[in-house]
Amino acid sequence: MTLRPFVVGLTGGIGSGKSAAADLFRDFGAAIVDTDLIAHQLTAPHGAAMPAIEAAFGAGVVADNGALNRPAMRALAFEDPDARKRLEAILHPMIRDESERQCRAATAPYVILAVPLLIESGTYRERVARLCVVDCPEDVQVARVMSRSGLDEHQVRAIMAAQATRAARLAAADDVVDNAGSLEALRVQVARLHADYLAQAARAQGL
Ligand SMILES: CC(C)(COP(=O)(O)OP(=O)(O)OC[C@H]1O[C@@H](n2cnc3c(N)ncnc32)[C@H](O)[C@@H]1O)[C@@H](O)C(=O)NCCC(=O)NCCS
Ligand SMILES: Nc1ncnc2c1ncn2[C@@H]1O[C@H](COP(=O)(O)OP(=O)(O)OP(=O)(O)O)[C@@H](O)[C@H]1O
Repeated sequence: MTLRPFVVGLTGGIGSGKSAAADLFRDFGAAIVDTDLIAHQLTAPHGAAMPAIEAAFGAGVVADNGALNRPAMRALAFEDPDARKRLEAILHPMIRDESERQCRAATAPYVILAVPLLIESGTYRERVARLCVVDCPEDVQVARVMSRSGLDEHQVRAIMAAQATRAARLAAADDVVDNAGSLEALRVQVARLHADYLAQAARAQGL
């Protein structure tokens, strides 16, 4: 019998610090399955999702190298909910399958499954044993994303409007990481959770 890996879902709004937290969990020894990364691979030059995306949205969303034209698709997806739903209908089943495959293949003591839309897309909740939410005030999210990506405040808030509210995420959380402070404060919290998850994974697997 193969043991199912112990999977912890990691979510948070845009710019909350999911990637920063996931990097720390990785440093401590967890396996990371990152659905943002999978989405980028599916839409890389000639990625597996590109034929369906081009058929649905036309050549205007395809860059010269065959990758997704991300600024063009972003403008469509976050100004038009119907376009976003059509994009998600193409990508989400592929992301789900690939993330499931990676979770099963992981050999670390436990897996961190990082999913920006974990609360929003129902099926992930039942795949994770525990739900960890990275949280910070919305103004901090906006400031961090603006300085990371060059998006303006309107663009960042349009993306946030397509996501669950902060209150909904906190209500669904088993564990909350407060990332309003420094990266060192984040590291201390992740270290504590890592010890908890190791113990829970060992218990779940009867070790
Ligand atoms: C619209 C796209 C092309 C914009 O690309 P861009 O390079 O600007 O953003 P990137 O993919 O790096 O995502 C950055 C963040 O935006 C947020 N975000 C992305 N997609 C969505 C969505 N469908 N709904 C709400 N928020 C989203 C997440 O917080 C994510 O971490 C891209 O986000 C995309 O393909 N989205 C659909 C796939 C998806 O739902 N991905 C989320 C991971 S499951
Ligand atoms: N505690 C912190 N202090 C200062 N900067 C931070 C902190 N946490 C994260 N950042 C920075 O804020 C930005 C957003 O963080 P990160 O990319 O980890 O968020 P995310 O939740 O993964 O975002 P996205 O939803 O866009 O993928 C990054 O530039 C990151 O380096």
